[in-house]
Amino acid sequence: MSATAVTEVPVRAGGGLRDYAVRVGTGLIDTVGEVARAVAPSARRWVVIADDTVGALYGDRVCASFGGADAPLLTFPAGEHNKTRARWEALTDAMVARGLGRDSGVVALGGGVTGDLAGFVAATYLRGVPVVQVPTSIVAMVDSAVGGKTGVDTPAGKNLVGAFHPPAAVIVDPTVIRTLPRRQRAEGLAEAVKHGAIADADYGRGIAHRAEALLSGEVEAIRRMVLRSIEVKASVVSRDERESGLREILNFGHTLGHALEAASGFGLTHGEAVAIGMVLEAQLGELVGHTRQGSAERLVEILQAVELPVRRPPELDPEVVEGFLGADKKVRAGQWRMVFLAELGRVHDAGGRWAHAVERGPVRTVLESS
Ligand SMILES: NC(=O)c1ccc[n+]([C@@H]2O[C@H](COP(=O)([O-])OP(=O)(O)OC[C@H]3O[C@@H](n4cnc5c(N)ncnc54)[C@H](O)[C@@H]3O)[C@@H](O)[C@H]2O)c1
Ligand SMILES: O=C(O)C(=O)C[C@@H](O)[C@H](O)[C@H](O)COP(=O)(O)O
Ligand SMILES: [Zn+2]
Repeated sequence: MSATAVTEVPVRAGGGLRDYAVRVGTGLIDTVGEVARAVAPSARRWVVIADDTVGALYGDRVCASFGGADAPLLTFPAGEHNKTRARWEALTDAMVARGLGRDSGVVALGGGVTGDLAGFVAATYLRGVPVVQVPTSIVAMVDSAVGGKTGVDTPAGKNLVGAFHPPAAVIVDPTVIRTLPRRQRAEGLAEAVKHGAIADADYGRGIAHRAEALLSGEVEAIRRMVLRSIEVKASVVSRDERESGLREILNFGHTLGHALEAASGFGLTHGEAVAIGMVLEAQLGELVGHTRQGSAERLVEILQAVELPVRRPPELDPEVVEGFLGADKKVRAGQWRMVFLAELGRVHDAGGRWAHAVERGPVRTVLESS
């Protein structure tokens, strides 16, 4: 398919020195090589990293977009349990074996797992080479491809080893969502609902109104949603790329969400865990007085409309879930901290502080009552 109209969203990175653009348009998957060369001219050799599912679907097209130049496909087995130091080691070893130097670049072609893993490979290979993010899942399009967070999980928790490594460009072709399974479409909508919850209540409610179009992968509905989410995310990361404060709001739902995801052994997808995490954190906010009463119920209505879970699975013991909270990156001096909504569409901000200390008692209460 040939490329149609392209919309560009600018993102500021690293004090404005490495700004980049997110390009959104149908057919852009066939332009990856051309764009990669233009945004990172120092990279003369490229590797395309994908999981085996996405590699089989789109690897040939992306490699071909380099116009016959050597741009091999490196794959790893699909799934969150492969976002590990072991896969990072295998991929960087494969690059060394091919003799790739500092004049090389990485294309991260896939969902959030690939974006995080391949992004971390790029961040660390020979101390850093350019990465172009080509997201193929909704999670990756609305969220993970933008903002430069890369990394891998460890047995102790999510994303515990990583680096900030902003991409040289992000290329979003919404037509690839046609091959994404419905469950993965739904989980991606959780991050879009999060953007509505923290910044734009009408956008959040609109996702519920367009649920069937989004869940069935209608390209124009996906394109519009992806654009609005990227605007929200870009506006936050452009002001606080390294998460010294404001960026913490993008972690709404993730303190408990990441703990649930890890406690489930990744039986819950990231988006499913974040959906439950957002509801629990909204209930907690109501309990401790940061969040307007009824906000959690509004969130439940939206999340259920897009087929997402809203309760802790009973087999996930609250004590086991709490065991992962100590590994959250917002912890300071052993104190759990979370982002709370003031109401749907707005976060609770106490004088420029976005993550707030929370005691163990109320956390246990909401975990047990969900
Ligand atoms: N860095 C960030 O800012 C950030 C933000 C949000 C999420 N994340 C991370 O993203 C990950 C979750 O992302 P995800 O849900 O995309 O996971 P994923 O990459 O595992 O993709 C989910 C599944 O969909 C498949 N898939 C992807 N695109 C496809 C397509 N177009 N057609 C068919 N199948 C396709 C994959 O092979 C995989 O099996 C988590 O590890 C989460 O921590 C990171
Ligand atoms: O971009 C961010 O900042 C986010 O918090 C986005 C989250 O959706 C994403 O899951 C992120 O990977 C979480 O980061 P972490 O710092 O909590 O590991
Ligand atoms: Zn997330």
